[in-house]
Amino acid sequence: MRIALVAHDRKKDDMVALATEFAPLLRQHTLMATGTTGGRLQNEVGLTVERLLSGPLGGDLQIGARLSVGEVDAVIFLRDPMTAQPHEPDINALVRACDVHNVPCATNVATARVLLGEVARR
Ligand SMILES: O=C(CO)COP(=O)(O)O
Repeated sequence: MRIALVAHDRKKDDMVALATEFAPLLRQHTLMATGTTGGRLQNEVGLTVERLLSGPLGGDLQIGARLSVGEVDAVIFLRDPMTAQPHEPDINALVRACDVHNVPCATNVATARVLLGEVARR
């Protein structure tokens, strides 16, 4: 599967912990991530990740565009609901694209675990 991984700054530690836990599974799939998230996943977890632009510079939109043409199968997007983001429209566009195209999108760690559990079953 092609899995996109995105985390806001205050959720990046959670993403690293999640990815570390699921690293053997994630290594079997094609991963992409927004810039800063991807850098941490490469450096701290050792995953091979295609790094797109940072979220505020258009990374969410890149993932949304790929998803819209069938190039992304699942999204783990650990959003920070407590912090205003300058690129809120981009964030909403990505989540909307998931809903438009019926692509699973986990926006918190609990749902990400369910999603990755399902990925592991396939
Ligand atoms: O802002 C983001 C998602 O909206 C994440 O981008 P970075 O991974 O580059 O921090």
